[in-house]
Amino acid sequence: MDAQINTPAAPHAYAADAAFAAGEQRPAAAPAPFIEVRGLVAAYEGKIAVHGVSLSVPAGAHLSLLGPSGCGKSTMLRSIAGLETPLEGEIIVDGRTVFSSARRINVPAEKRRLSMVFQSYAIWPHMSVKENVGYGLRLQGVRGQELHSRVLSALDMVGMAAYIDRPATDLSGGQQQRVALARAYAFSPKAVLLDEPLSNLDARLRARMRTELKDLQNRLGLTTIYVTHDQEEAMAMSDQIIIMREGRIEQAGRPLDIYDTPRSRFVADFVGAANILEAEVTGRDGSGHILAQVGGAHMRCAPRENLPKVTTGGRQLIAVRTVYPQISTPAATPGESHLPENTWPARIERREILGDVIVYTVGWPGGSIRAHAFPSHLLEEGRPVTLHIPPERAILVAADE
Ligand SMILES: Nc1ncnc2c1ncn2[C@@H]1O[C@H](COP(=O)(O)OP(=O)(O)OP(=O)(O)O)[C@@H](O)[C@H]1O
Repeated sequence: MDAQINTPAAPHAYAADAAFAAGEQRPAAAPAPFIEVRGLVAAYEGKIAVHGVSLSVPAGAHLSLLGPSGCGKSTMLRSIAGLETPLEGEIIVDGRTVFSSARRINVPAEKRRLSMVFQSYAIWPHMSVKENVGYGLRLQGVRGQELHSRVLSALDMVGMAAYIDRPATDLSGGQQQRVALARAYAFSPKAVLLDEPLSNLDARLRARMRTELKDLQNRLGLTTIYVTHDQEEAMAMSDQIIIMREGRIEQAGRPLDIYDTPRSRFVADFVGAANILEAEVTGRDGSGHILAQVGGAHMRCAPRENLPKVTTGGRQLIAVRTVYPQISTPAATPGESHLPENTWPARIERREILGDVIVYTVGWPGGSIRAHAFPSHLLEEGRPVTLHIPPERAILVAADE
């Protein structure tokens, strides 16, 4: 019986309007930025941590800064919050310049009307939940009934109103994190800046909290910047992602556009799982497709925007997400001359059953490639199959410097 072993997903068009880091193409009617950062340079003891980064976040949007440890995400966030003083650049919040090196403006953190939530929660153990949530409001002079009702309403938002009089020490990790969020919301901030707020929670709770947090941000319509090194969290939480690397922006865009169209090997590896194929470019066809030789396989790659520079005869990397190679039976016959484009005879070399997904390693004329499949279609190792890689899933990426 013929069978398609894994289902191809529908292609996502590359959206030029997705990216909104400075220098990216922006649609004509882009919403006005609520937070804007221009040319931010920050350093610690003379060592540059952020190299002239610009970004803008429209009102009500959720942006994630994603990248490996030490890439400068927290420094960006802390600079926007006013907890670090950059060397250069401008930061504008809701039309007001809160930092400008050129104009010597540096509005203190507490006057920026931005709330920040930290990984460590910063909950004081000697205080009750009410005192923790109301602490900042008290510093602002809020007292009495107004203090009580603002604390209560913030706790209500995170489902913790019943805990108002509990000592903070009675709370679980997830509850402490909710209290930290309530404290951030109690200020009625213009935007919330979250620095790895869920990383101290176990995996299950983290997944639940990220759904809750996203719902809450949407309900409140708050502009959010979310720092994380967890790609799943960034994809789930945000409508825009900026991937940072060594203090610079590597790529910016909507989560699925970044997933489907990584521009570099770094992004292909950091977000999702990808096969990276080494190829030699052999030319272009009439429709602009790039023709490449991968081992013993001829391959066509669909053209797209922002292609890295390709020259005939040049070496090139091609990223193929592990979810996109299509395996089917019956097997194509080696030497068959009328196979559809990007289709080859192949063989299951290995299978790993991971529960939700099966990862097949498939031998094909181009070498070996990993392909995800549903557990409902088990193929034994050694089984001849047909492999198809849709040209729009063969993404030319820049090599890492
Ligand atoms: N207080 C500090 N003193 C000296 N160097 C620092 C300080 N904070 C950060 N750095 C350095 O600045 C660079 C960027 O750090 P930053 O904390 O912004 O990165 P990050 O991407 O948020 O990393 P992480 O996920 O580990 O927090 C790193 O090289 C880091 O070592």
